Amino acid sequence: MTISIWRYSHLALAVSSFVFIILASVTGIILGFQPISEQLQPYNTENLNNITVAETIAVFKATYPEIIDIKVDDNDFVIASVFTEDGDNLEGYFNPKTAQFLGEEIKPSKFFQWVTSLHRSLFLKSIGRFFVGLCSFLLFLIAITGTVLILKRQRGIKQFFAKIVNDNFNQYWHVVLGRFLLIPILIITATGVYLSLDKFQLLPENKTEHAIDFDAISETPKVELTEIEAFKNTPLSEVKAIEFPFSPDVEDYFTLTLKTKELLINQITGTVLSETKAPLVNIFTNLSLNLHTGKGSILWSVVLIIASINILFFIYSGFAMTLNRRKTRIKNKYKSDKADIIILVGSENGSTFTFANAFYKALISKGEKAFITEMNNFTNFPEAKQMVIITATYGQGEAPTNANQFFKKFKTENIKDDLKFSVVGFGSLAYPDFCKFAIDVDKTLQQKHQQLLPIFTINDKSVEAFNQWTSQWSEASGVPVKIAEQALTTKPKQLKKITVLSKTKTNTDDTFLLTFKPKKHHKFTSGDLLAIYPKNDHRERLYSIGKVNGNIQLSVKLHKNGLGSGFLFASEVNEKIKARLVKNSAFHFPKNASKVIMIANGTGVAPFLGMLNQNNNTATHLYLGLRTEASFHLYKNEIDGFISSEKLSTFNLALSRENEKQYVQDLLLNDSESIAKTLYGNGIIMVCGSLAMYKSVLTVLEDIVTKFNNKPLSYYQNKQQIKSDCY
Ligand SMILES: Cc1cc2nc3c(=O)[nH]c(=O)nc-3n(C[C@H](O)[C@H](O)[C@H](O)COP(=O)(O)O)c2cc1C
Repeated sequence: MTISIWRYSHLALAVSSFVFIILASVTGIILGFQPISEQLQPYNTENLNNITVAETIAVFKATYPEIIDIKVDDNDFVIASVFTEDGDNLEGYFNPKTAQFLGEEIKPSKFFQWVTSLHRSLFLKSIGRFFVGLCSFLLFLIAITGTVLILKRQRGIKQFFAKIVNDNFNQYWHVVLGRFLLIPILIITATGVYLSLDKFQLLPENKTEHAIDFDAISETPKVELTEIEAFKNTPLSEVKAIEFPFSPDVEDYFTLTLKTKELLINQITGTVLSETKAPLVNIFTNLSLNLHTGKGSILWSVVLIIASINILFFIYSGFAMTLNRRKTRIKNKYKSDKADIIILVGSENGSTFTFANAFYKALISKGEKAFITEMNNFTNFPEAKQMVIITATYGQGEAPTNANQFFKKFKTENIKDDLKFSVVGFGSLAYPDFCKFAIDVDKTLQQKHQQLLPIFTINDKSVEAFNQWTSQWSEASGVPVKIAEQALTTKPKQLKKITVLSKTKTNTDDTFLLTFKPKKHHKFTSGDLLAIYPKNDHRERLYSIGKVNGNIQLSVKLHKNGLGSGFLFASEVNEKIKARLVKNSAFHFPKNASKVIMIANGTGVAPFLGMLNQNNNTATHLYLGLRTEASFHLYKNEIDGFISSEKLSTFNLALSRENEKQYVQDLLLNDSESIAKTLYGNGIIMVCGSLAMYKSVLTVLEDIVTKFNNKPLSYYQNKQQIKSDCY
C-alpha cells in the first residue's frame, strides 16, 4: 500500500477525533496524578509477598473479636472491616503484620471524581461513554497507522530505532517521540476500548458458580486457622479479599478471593469446599483498569502522564505538518493546455513547492505562459515547449507521494518529442541515495527528450544553489528570470550579538580565520552553523563553526564580490555583529564512537578544529585537502598542538597544487584497510567541505567497503556512520 493511503488514514482519523482526544488526554494527564498521590500515602507498610494469609488471619483473630473481611487493594494497601472489644466497627487501612488500624480509607477527592466522570463519559452517561470508547479505538488506529508510517519511513523493522535526520522540528519530534511512546499509547487505547466494551457488557460472560455439597460437610478433623493449608501457602500479595464466616456453624465458610481463583474453605477442617477460576474476562478487566489508570504503580502512572502529554504534542505537530504541506497549494493563471512551460513538482512536505512556486511566479511576471502542478498530474501538455521538473527524494531514493505515478504516466502519455526538459533534485546528503529519484527521472526523460540543462542537485534546500540553477536555466532558455530571495528565505528572527575577537590576514588562497566571542548563554558546539545577514535583510549566509576555547571559530574563503565573506573580512576586532547560531546535531562530534575519521578540504576544516579542541579521549584521524604548503600555514599551529596533546592520533595532508598532486580521496585509498576496519568497528567518518570532494570521497569509500567489508556504503550510511556537512 502506498504511503499516502496510510498518511491520509492517519490524518483522517486524527481530524475526526482530535477534540475528544484532546479532552481525554488533558483529563488523562490530571488523572495520572491520582494513583501517584494514593501510592504516596503511608499505608503500604509491609511487603505482602512475605506475609501469608495464615499470619494475617492469626494476628487479626488475636486482636479483634469479630472480623467481617480483609481486602487488598490495587495499591497493595490492606483494608479490613472489624469489630473491637468495645463493639465499635473499625473500617479502613490496617497493618497486615500487627493488625494495627492505620487510618480511614481514602476516597477520591471531588475534583478527581469530576475529572474521572469527564474522562469516562463527558458527563453524558452512556452516550458519552460510547464516544469515549470510540475515540479510544480511533486513537488506537492512529497509533497503528503511525507505526506503519514510521516503518515505511525507516525502511523496515530493523531500522525502526535508527537515527532520524532532524529536517524539521515538528516532523523530527513527531517521529522520535512516536517511536518511544507507541507501546504505552497502544496500551492506553487498547485497554480503554476493552473497558468500554466491558461497561457495555459486550464481552463474553463466562461466570463459574460454586457448588458445595452441604451433606458431605464434615466438622472433623479440627484444624487451627493458622494450619489451614490454603492460608499457609498463600502470600497476601495474591489476595484480593478474605471474607470471614458469619457464624461458627460448619455451613459458614471462608471465601478466599485470589487474583486468579476463588476458594471456599471449611472454617473448622480447613478443607477446600469449592474452587472456581476467575473468569478470564475479569482478569483482563482488572489488568486493563490498572494499565489504563496506572493504579498501583507510580512508574507506570508517570509513563501514562508522559504519553498523554505527548498525545497533545502529536496533535499539534501533526496538524502543523499538514498545514505546512497545504500552504503550498497551487494557483495557476493559465490552463495546462495553453501553457508553454510546464513545471512539475515532487514534494512530500511542501518545501520544494516553495521553490517551485517562486520560480513559477518569476516566469509569470516575465509574461511567460507557465503552468505548475504535481508530478502525478503529468499528462499530454499539447502546447508545452519545455518542462521543468523540480522534485525531492524520499524513502530509499524513491518518489515523494505526489510523484509516485510519474513513471507510469510518462510511459502511457504520448508527449511531443521536441519538448525540452530540465530536472532539479532537492535532497539531503544525510541520506545514502542523494536526489536519486530526480536522477532517475532525468535518465528516463533523456530516453525520449532533449535536456535543456543537465540535472542539478540541491542539498538541504540551499537558496544559493537554487539561484545558481535559475541563472543557468535563464541563460539556456533565454527567459531572464530572477527570483527574489525574500520568496525563499524567511526574515531572520532573534539575532544574537557576537564580538569579533580576532581575524587573521588572508593566506595565498584568500582564506582567513575569524574568531567571535559569544555571550555566556549562547549555546552551540562544533559542527553547528553560524548564520549571518550581511545586508541586514533576508539574505542569509551560513558557515560551519568550531568551538575553540569557548569561542566561535570560522575559516572563510574571501570571494570576489562575496556577500558573506566580504562582510566578515571587513569586520574589525571588537566590532559586534548580529548572527544566529543554528543547531546542526547531525554533524556533532559523536559522543561514544570507537574511532572518528575526519575528512575535509579547504575551509571545511573549521568545525574539525573545534571538535579536536573539545576531544578528550576518542582516537581521531584527520585527512585534510588543501592547495599548497603555504595554504597549510593558517592551520599548522593548531594542528601541531592537537598532535602533541594527543587529541589527534594521525594527520594526513593532501596538497593538490604541489609537485606530487594529491587529493584527500587518494590518501583514503592508501589507508583503505584501516578505513574499512573503522567502519566495521562502528567508527564514524565525518566529511566537511565541497560537494565535489564529498562525491569523490563517497566513491572511494564505496570501493573500500565493498572490497574489504563486503557491504555497500549505504549499509554504513543507514547506520549514520557517515556524517557530512558539505556545500
Ligand atoms: C523520511 C525522509 C527520507 C528522505 N530520503 C531522502 C533520500 O533518500 N535522498 C535524498 O537525497 N533526500 C532524502 N530526504 C530529504 C528530502 O528530499 C529533502 O529534505 C527535501 O528538500 C524535502 O522536500 P519536501 O519538503 O518538498 O518534501 C529525505 C527526507 C525525509 C524526511
